Amino acid sequence: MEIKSAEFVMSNSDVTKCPKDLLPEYAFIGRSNVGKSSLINMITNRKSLAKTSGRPGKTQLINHFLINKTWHLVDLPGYGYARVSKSSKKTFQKFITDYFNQREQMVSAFVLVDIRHKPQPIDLEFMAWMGENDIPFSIIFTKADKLKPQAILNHVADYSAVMMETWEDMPNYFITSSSKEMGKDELLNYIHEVNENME
Ligand SMILES: Nc1nc2c(ncn2[C@@H]2O[C@H](COP(=O)(O)OP(=O)(O)OP(=O)(O)O)[C@@H](O)[C@H]2O)c(=O)[nH]1
Ligand SMILES: [Mg+2]
Repeated sequence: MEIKSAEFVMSNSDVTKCPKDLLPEYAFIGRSNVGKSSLINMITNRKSLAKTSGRPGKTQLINHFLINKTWHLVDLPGYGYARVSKSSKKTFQKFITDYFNQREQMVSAFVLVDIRHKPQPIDLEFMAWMGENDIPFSIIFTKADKLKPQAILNHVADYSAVMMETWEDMPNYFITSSSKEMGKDELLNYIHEVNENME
C-alpha cells in the first residue's frame, strides 16, 4: 500500500472525544521508549509526524493520524514507565484501557516489544489483558537493527516459546526497524488487507 497522505488530526486524553467518524483505526501500544512513534513515522514516510524522544514518556495523549483519507493510525502513550507520578501513571493506564474497551473503530492493535529483551512481565500482562477483553492485536518486534540476523531469529524463537506457555498460538508478528525501514511493506500490506476485508 502506498501512503499518499498522512495528517495529524487531534490529541486527547478522553476516548469519548476521539474522532467521531467510523474510519477503521490501528493503534500502537507498548512500553515507553519501545519505538511506537518512530514506527508510525517510518511507515508513513514522515520524519516527524509523531513526536519521538530518547527520553521515555514522550507521547502522553491519544494521537490520531489520518492516512490516505481513509483510515487512522493511533499513537498512544507508553505503559510501565515509573518516572511519572503515581497518580498520572494511573490516568494513563485508565485512558489506555478505556480506549481499547470503548473504541469501536479500533480494528487491530500492535503491541510493540523491543526485540533485544526477554519477554517482560508488563508486556505479557498487557497482552493477556488484550486477550481477555477480545481485543485483536499483533506483536511488533522493534529495533531489529540492533541485532544480527541470526540473533533476530533466536530472540523471536525464545519469545514465541514463552508466549506458547500461556497462548494457544503465537500471535501474528512483525519484525521491524524504524532506522533501517525494516518491516514496512509487511505492516502496510497487513493493514491494507484488513481494510479490504472490512468492506
Ligand atoms: N536503533 C533504533 N532506535 C530506535 C528505533 N525506533 C525507535 N528508536 C529510538 O528509541 C527512542 C524512543 O523512540 P519513540 O518512537 O519516541 O518511542 P515511543 O515508544 O513512542 O516512546 P513514548 O512516546 O515515550 O512511549 C528514540 O531515541 C528513537 O530514536 C529503531 O528501530 N532502531
Ligand atoms: Mg511515543
